[in-house]
Amino acid sequence: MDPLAAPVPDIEELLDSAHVVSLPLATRFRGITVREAVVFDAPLRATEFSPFAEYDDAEASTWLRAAIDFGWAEQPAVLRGRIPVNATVPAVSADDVPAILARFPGCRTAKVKVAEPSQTRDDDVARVRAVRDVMGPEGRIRVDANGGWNVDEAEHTIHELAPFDLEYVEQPCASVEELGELRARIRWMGVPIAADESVRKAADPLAVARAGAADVLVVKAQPLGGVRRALAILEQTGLPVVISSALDTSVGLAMGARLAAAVPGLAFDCGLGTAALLAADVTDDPLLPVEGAIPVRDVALSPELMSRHVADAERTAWWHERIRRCHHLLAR
Ligand SMILES: O=C(O)CCC(=O)C1=CC=C[C@@H](O)[C@@H]1C(=O)O
Ligand SMILES: [Mg+2]
Repeated sequence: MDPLAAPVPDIEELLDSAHVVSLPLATRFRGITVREAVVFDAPLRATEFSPFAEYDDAEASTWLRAAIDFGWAEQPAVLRGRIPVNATVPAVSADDVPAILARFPGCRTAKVKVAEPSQTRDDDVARVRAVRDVMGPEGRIRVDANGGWNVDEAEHTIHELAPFDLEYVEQPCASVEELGELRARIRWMGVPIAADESVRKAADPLAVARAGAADVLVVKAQPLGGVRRALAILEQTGLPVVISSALDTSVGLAMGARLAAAVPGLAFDCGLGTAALLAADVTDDPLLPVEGAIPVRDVALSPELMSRHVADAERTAWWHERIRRCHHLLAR
């Protein structure tokens, strides 16, 4: 029996407490303009299940485990009440950068998306330059390629971006082997490598650390099965971590903040400011960044907002079926 596995509630209880919402984004992100999510009015606190639509059931069931853990189980003690967060800059044109950054008041760090398939290296350089112009020399800039480069492209592009002073490069290449090779090649540039997909989509989330292929781990609560499981995993690595989200509603962000609050020695600003990229949320009091941080607290669901943004019947049925299948995998 896994001591970190919260008892799985009955499917009826789960579906009775589920609200499927479809939230408009303020700006296109990851190719989507609407974020679908399920929020549950669970016994201990509101919780969220929001794997992206393309994830298969095996992967999504880990996200459901996280939702259940947060809503139905006691959570670890918190070590801090506010979590410093980064601004998240989607792959927008350089002209749009100031308006994006303005949504993240007080954030001293920005994460900039790069390697968007439809764009060029010049687009990336222009976007990062625009971020540096707004943030000034003191700002911290990290970039996230979502595994979009091969080793040569990564080496070349990081070399071009290095003058903008990068805090780290997140998932420059897709595989652990490529990350390891790149890390050896660019060591002289002094730009650290962070692993994201190599943690959250891997069968073994610590394999990338053991391979010596990353300097920093990006850790998300939902894909690792919840706050308590993520904490147990990251206790086994000596690497610094960045707690991030997946464009969650404020409910999922509360889960991420709870994880970040329990991590000893949090060295980096966290990717939990993304409520600022939503044009609507499920609470009247969203976890928006204020003075560069979000608070660690539970979120009260707004029945009015959930009904205003309720997903249509077809999408609701799709999510209910997905929950049933994932529940079946967990209850086995
Ligand atoms: O880390 C952040 O600043 C925000 C979260 C974020 O960038 C992501 C959210 C959701 C899906 C991912 O493609 C993406 C990421 O790769 O980190
Ligand atoms: Mg990432």
